[in-house]
Amino acid sequence: MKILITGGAGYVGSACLRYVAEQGHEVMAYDNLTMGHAQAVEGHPIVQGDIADTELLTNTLRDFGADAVMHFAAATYVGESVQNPELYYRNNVGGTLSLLNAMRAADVPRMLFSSTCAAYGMADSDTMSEATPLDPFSPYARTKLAAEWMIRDFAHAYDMGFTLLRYFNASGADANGRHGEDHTPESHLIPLVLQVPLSQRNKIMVFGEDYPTPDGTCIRDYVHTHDLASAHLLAIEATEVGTDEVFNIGTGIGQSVMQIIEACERVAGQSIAREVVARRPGDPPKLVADPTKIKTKLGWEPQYTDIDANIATAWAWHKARPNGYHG
Ligand SMILES: NC(=O)c1ccc[n+]([C@@H]2O[C@H](COP(=O)([O-])OP(=O)(O)OC[C@H]3O[C@@H](n4cnc5c(N)ncnc54)[C@H](O)[C@@H]3O)[C@@H](O)[C@H]2O)c1
Ligand SMILES: O=c1ccn([C@@H]2O[C@H](COP(=O)(O)OP(=O)(O)O[C@H]3O[C@H](CO)[C@H](O)[C@H](O)[C@H]3O)[C@@H](O)[C@H]2O)c(=O)[nH]1
Repeated sequence: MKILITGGAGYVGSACLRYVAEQGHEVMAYDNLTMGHAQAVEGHPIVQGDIADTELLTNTLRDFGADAVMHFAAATYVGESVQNPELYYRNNVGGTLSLLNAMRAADVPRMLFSSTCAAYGMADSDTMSEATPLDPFSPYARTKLAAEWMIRDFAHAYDMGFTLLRYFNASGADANGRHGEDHTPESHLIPLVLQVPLSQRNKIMVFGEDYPTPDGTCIRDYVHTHDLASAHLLAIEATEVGTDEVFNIGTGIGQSVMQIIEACERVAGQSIAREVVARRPGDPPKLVADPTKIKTKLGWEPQYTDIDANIATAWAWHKARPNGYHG
């Protein structure tokens, strides 16, 4: 299958691009490189372009002869989306509309969409299934949900098919050190904690310890990019014209901020200074997946269920490349 991967030079996109290529599919990245890195997909074709450029997207889809699209390109910072919703609606909703129009023009009917568990907002149960009520907390999450609705309406009206993948927290790095997380600025917990033993920061700020959780800090479900990639492969191969599916992707295991810091201490072999500060706006107390549906319908099983093994791949990546893709 020929798959065009928007945002394919990004953290999750590059891991998925490499994985599906290794499994025999023909891939092409399409990325404006605002956050991504061409080095992340070295050896694979990449078109540098913006998903807002419908004409370039249409021509790229046609020239490549794409059978399907994996759509990762988006702005992804919750805090930034509160300050600048215009950017998030333009990029995430407007960009997805542009992509859908390009797919129609080029007769490419199948899509995977990178959505987020944040579409669920606050959970009143211990874990979140696809039936959990949708109540997005931030403009970022609302743009992802708006894009989901747009994709669904296009598919039903114009004979397309799609699978929505609502990820929990992407984490980890390639076990062979070929790709990993390299965001500027970095906002995610694990790479920020690992900057302390790398002497790139003197402590980690803990955003609140007065949440209704056992140790008072937020709980998240950290799913390795390798496991996200295997889920994408299963999903794209199951997506046909007429498919209308949604899956949560997470391990089903929650880790609090303090537990992540303690795991990083075990992996790095040294203590890590922390300071508890005020809560970060938009943070739900707990986001943990119920992955039953993707396990039963697609036969998916995560390889990284041990948080220390997951963090060990990130630690190896950041130690080997303290400046990410720039050496
Ligand atoms: N990282 C997570 O924990 C997580 C969780 C849930 C959902 N997601 C979703 O997964 C996707 C990838 O996330 P990520 O963490 O890899 O982020 P990332 O920033 O590393 O990757 C996004 C990529 O898209 C590109 N891009 C952004 N806007 C673009 C545009 N207008 N045109 C072309 N390219 C553009 C960026 O250059 C980057 O390479 C996003 O859609 C995000 O919302 C991520
Ligand atoms: O320096 C930090 C950074 C993070 N945190 C805490 O660590 C947890 C995880 O924070 P991340 O920013 O790593 O991850 P989020 O759950 O906030 O973000 C995830 O979900 C978001 C939507 O909610 C986006 O999808 C984003 O891409 C994805 O990583 C949160 O409780 C956050 O408050 C800290 O305490 N200190």
